[in-house]
Amino acid sequence: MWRGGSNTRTCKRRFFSSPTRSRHHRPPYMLHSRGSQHLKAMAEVDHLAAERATARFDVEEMKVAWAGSRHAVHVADRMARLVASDPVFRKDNRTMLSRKELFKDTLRKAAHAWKRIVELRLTEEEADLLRQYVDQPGYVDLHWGMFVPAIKGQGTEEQQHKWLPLAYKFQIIGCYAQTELGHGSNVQGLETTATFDPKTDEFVIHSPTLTSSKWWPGGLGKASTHAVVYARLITEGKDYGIHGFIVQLRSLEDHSPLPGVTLGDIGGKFGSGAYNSMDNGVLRFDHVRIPRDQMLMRLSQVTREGKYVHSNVPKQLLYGTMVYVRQSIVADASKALSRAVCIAVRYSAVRKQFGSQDGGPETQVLNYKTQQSRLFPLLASAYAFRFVGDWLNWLYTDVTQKLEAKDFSTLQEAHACTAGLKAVTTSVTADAIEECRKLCGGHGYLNSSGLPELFAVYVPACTYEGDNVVLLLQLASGKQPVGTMAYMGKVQYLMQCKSAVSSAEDWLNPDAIQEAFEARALRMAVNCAQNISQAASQEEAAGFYERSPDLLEAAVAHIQLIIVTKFIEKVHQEIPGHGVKEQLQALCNVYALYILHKHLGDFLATGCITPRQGALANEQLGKLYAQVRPNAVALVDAFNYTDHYLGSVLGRYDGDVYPALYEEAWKDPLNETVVPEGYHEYLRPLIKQQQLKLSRL
Ligand SMILES: CCCCCCCCCCCCCCCCCC(=O)SCCNC(=O)CCNC(=O)[C@H](O)C(C)(C)COP(=O)(O)OP(=O)(O)OC[C@H]1O[C@@H](n2cnc3c(N)ncnc32)[C@H](O)[C@@H]1OP(=O)(O)O
Ligand SMILES: Cc1cc2nc3c(=O)[nH]c(=O)nc-3n(C[C@H](O)[C@H](O)[C@H](O)COP(=O)(O)OP(=O)(O)OC[C@H]3O[C@@H](n4cnc5c(N)ncnc54)[C@H](O)[C@@H]3O)c2cc1C
Repeated sequence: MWRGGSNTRTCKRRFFSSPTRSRHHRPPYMLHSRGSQHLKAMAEVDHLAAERATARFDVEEMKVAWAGSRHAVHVADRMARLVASDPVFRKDNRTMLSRKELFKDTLRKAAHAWKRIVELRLTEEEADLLRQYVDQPGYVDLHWGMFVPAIKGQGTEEQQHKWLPLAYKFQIIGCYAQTELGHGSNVQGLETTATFDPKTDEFVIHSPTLTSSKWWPGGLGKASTHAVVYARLITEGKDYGIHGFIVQLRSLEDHSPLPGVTLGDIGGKFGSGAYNSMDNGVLRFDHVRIPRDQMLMRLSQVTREGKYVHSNVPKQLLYGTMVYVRQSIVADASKALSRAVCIAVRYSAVRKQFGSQDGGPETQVLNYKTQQSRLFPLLASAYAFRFVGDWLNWLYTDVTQKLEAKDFSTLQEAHACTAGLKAVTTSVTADAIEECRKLCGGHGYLNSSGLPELFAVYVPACTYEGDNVVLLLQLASGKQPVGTMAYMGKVQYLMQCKSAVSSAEDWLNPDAIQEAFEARALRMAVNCAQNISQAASQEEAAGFYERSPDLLEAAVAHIQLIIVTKFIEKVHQEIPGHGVKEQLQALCNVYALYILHKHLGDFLATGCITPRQGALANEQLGKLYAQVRPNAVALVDAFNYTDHYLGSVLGRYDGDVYPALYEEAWKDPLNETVVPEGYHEYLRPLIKQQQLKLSRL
């Protein structure tokens, strides 16, 4: 083991013999009739069958628990297969396309997806799923995900009536233009102006400085015809702050920018393929005029005379679109995390290293305790995020209904939960995808593993829709103990309670877990409050600024408590299917005890548990990993992902990894010729020069 790296001694050269000439650019064994028969025979074998046989629960019922209902499993299955079987939605060559080719491919896929949606008369639910399985970021994400919701949330009924049908039928394509070159997090600091001109009953949209250029909006660079633009509203000489305006950017005839509009793409982004399919854009206005009724007027209005009138609703509703998108980002976190975990679990069951020096079978890497202790908490987190995402979606729907009835009491709670959960779940998921890459060893670094692209696509989620640190600080500034903060009402008890855990098994009691997490979150919050008041004898804001690193940690503790609580609540529900509830119970315990182990310092420093109780939690965690082990492959099968959606040779359902890896390598454009381009210009002269030098010696 101490030799490190892979086990070279037992590794046998199977397929690799370097071809001297590439015939049809196919792998050498494919050119051989025996080779292709061999491949066919191997493809029929389920290399993971033995793993699937050890599962102690009903996988079909777990699929229902994961998806939320039998109907959801059925619809997702149909849409995933529809996409997987359509050659237009092919994506295995994505990382080899140039930026231009990739963008065109995205336009093609989006148009084809729309065609299929119309032809098949898909419902909204089906259409959303179809787009998800197409699995390529593009302008449609912003059109449906932000442009339409912004008009719905901030437009009057009349405005909705005018604009939404156009957007629903793709007669216009919209994006969400908020962020500027100089300001993203500080929305109140945006510089674009919308000045009302009472003479013409128009707003004049203008970019007064370089830093006021809109910068980042997805879909803006090349595709959108319209945008919801956020700008400072100025009327009667007064600045009324940030408001939303619908602005046409491009001609509906030939797509050219309208007069006064300068726009383009902001350039290549992190990773090959990945988010480069998206045309994030730059936009400047030179005194562009729009009719007054293109200001989104649900929250406030400007009259014909130029009077500013604010409706009797909280101004924070302006941020409603961001709340909506943040809750959907939490749901997406479990999808991205479960994809990475599915790849890593299946591959870890296939991959063997060490364990035999005499030609006998080697050990599946999934059997190494270190592999389990890195991988199973991620598996548990995928399930945890799935359930907290469902709950957040419920909360969002509930708040929306209340807002419609003019009840604004839960708005702050919705903001805090969406901001905090978005921050924690995206940060954990981004790190976890990278961990899954490492868990797959060298092959995880290949594009064909799917993991590099998944990481590159996912990691900006830590920044877009609110930088995670900025969002956690928002949560930390919340004041009232309502909803998920209600446990703070038990302050006297939670400040002095002591954990009763005296054996490893005691940590299986959900009440013991819940109490420890509540006490830790509350004590960290109280400590912060005390430190803030000590740090700032005169002003609270100064203390907040001074202690903000501690506040971040307290905010994370609060969010982890919510995730644990929602998982425990889920497991308390009626869950049908042989062994399903037991598996979820085990995963819930893995999630909670893993967090406890990882943040042991918090639990000890706040005196919520003793060092011995911390050690017992870790002991129990080891036992839980052993319980998860025989079920691991079946637990990722329950995500019900097609090989197309997973997009990974390592995560194939049949586990037939090696022929797939081998075949994939030959598809690389570098292998199109045996002798590479550049050989005659650079390699041959170099070699010849050296040969000449040597011959002179
Ligand atoms: C392998 C292939 C895989 C393929 C996958 C394919 C799928 C890929 C799909 C990709 C799609 C990606 C889409 C990406 C979209 C990104 C779009 C953006 O980023 S858009 C741009 C996103 N940009 C951002 O996210 C910017 C982040 N910045 C902000 O959100 C804000 O400026 C702020 C919150 C930080 C500060 O706010 P500010 O007003 O300056 O200052 P104060 O602090 O003084 O707050 C005042 C009061 O308001 C309250 N309140 C605040 N917010 C909310 C709220 N939402 N609600 C309710 N209330 C809220 C607050 O509590 C306070 O209340 P109180 O105490 O007075 O009672
Ligand atoms: C892929 C991608 C897609 C995007 N799509 C869109 C879109 O469609 N529409 C749109 O309008 N925008 C979009 N954005 C912009 C995005 O919303 C912003 O980048 C995001 O809100 C972060 O703002 P920022 O870039 O100004 O970061 P900054 O605020 O400049 O952050 C820089 C650093 O400063 C720190 N920081 C900032 N403020 C504070 C504070 N108060 N306290 C402590 N630390 C702080 C941050 O933590 C970070 O470390 C997109 C961005 C990306 C990356």
